[in-house]
Amino acid sequence: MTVQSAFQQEEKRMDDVLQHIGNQLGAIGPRYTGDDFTEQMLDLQREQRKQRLEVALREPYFGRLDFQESAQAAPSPLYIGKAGVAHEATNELLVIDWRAPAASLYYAFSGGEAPVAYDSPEGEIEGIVHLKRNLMVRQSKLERIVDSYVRGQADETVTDEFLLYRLGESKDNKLRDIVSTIQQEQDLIIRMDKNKAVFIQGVAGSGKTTVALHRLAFLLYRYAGRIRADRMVIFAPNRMFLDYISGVLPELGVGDIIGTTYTEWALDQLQHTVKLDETFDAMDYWFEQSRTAAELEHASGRLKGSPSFKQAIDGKLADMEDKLLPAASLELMDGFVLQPSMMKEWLAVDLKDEPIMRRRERLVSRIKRWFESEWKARRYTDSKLKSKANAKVSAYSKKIAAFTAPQLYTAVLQDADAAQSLPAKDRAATIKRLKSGLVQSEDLAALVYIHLRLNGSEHPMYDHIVIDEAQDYSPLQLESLKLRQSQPSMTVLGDLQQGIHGYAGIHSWKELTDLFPAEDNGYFELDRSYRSTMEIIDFANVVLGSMGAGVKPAVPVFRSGEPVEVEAADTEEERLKQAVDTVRNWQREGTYKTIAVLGRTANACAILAQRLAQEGIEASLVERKQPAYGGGLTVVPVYLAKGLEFDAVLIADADAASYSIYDAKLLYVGCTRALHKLALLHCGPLTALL
Ligand SMILES: Nc1ncnc2c1ncn2[C@@H]1O[C@H](COP(=O)(O)OP(=O)(O)OP(=O)(O)O)[C@@H](O)[C@H]1O
Repeated sequence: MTVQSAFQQEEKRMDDVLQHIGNQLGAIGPRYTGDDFTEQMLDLQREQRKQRLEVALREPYFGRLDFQESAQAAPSPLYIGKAGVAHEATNELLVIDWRAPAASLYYAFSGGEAPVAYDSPEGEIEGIVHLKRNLMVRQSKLERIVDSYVRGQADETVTDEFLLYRLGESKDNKLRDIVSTIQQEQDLIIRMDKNKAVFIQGVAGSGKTTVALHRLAFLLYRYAGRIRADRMVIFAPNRMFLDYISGVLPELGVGDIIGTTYTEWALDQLQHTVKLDETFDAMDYWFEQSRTAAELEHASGRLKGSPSFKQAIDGKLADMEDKLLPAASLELMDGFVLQPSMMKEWLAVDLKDEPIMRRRERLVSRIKRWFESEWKARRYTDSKLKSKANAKVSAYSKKIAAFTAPQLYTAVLQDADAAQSLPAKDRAATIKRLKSGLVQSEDLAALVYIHLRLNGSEHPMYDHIVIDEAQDYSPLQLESLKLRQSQPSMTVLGDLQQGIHGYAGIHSWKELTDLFPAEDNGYFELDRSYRSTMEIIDFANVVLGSMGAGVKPAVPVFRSGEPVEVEAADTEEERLKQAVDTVRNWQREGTYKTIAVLGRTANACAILAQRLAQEGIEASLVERKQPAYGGGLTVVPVYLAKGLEFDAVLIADADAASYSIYDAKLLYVGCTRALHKLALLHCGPLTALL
């Protein structure tokens, strides 16, 4: 068949499918506005279906796989889309959902004539692939078809043409879904079982964030009815990043998943009983000037998040638990006595799975109940005697140890033996702050961990937790999150090579993977980078090389672009002028939707933004705590650009003074934000990292 007639056939089929989708949308009635709960639930389901159909109407499918099951005489085409669509009368599947078992073949198939198989609820299904076709659809219109595999043709491997086409496009200010081009190594992670802690170490641009979001959509499909979106949570580094990724899940038909930062979440868990000390800003301290490796190693955040610090906390919690059992008996009258041995039994048997303070509360009410029933059993009637005895019960109960999280944390910090790794001055300063109800973000993990161990949470357990940029998390932060799950179900992703918050985060994945039993653990590495051109990745790999042994270079997809430009300026004035000229030229070219000028510090960015404004160039300056980033031209401190991406990036101060040998990770982050174009300027010697 010629390409032309194949295209026409596909167009015809698509028109037919669109007709069905349109019919189904038309059949959904108006919204229910009454008070009946069942009707409200049905309305919600209809609304969700409507949203799925609307997505399908724009782009009903993106792929076709002709698969011949072993028992079949001929292949059948499977059309794969973001949402499954069935024929309204016959129920025949017109489009299968990308998350369905059969669709996994589409992603896993890498060519060759040998039989392939996929796992289905009915067992393994084996067969032969005849055709893998990509269909490019925009606004319900078929624009292009690309056959990446045709059985019997000379080239037996699946080609990357469609992927390269997608990667070459310009991006706007939001991350988008990749269902049509998910790669085999990514699909494997997306489809992992739910009850695992899946760790992903991936180079910059390898699709970690994207994969994690697709995994959430997959889990909701695979475990439908058993897990809920509103019991899933994504931890991201800041609000701006949450806004940046906010488009992906709705596009995949998923709503209601909670997005938060660890700090926000922790303050919430602590019911805002403590406040962040605004006079200290970790970013200011660590990024507004160069810090050394030694400073990093001894940072108090590292120590406060370490397993040995957790041990100190656990020790104090255990002491406290011991104190739950009063040493003395409760003597009410002659022969009317509650012995500690009895309470010990209650604590050991009935109350043993409760959080510590709940056990205390339950113990106190149990003592009261014991008193009431004994009083009755003994047929006492003297009310004066009863109120006297009651007072004794209350006084006795009050003596049973009770602690809040800040109190117990203070006790840990006061105990030089327990918190030995933490220097005395840090301990004293933390205790002082706690007295006025203030904390730094590095204290939050300990406080939440203690709080949850003491009180539990009144909210339901999480069905799944995603932690993005997890290299910036401490073991204790993960321990605190584990307390909100009955069994581990997490996707934890990051890149140690981008670990710019090493003053608080991990230096090796083992620090986190060790927190889970080996059988609950999955560890994956993603080495292929999809974001940037080969030229940019090769350039960024030079920076990586300067990090010393053990780093893994990113492997580019074969997408060639323009060379990376490095320009020197003789004076600061000239450097600013070159920055303005570069941006102006890029804007004139008109090919880039998003451009970023990256400065090493907030201060450097303010100067750049001011200069651009003076030259009549409109740019938005990104600052900490910014809720969103709007696309277009942005000036942003390099440490805030982590996780984001831009068509073109200008690193405006790549000189030795701005990027010392300790700043390799920062520069690596900066270089790897660019999709298509990267340029660097420097005044004075170029950074030694290059
Ligand atoms: N299979 C794919 N098909 C098309 N595009 C992809 C694919 N995988 C990743 N990408 C694109 O690569 C870019 C990087 O993805 P993403 O931001 O998820 O990577 P990351 O590993 O989290 O990056 P970083 O660590 O640098 O923040 C995005 O534009 C994403 O759409």
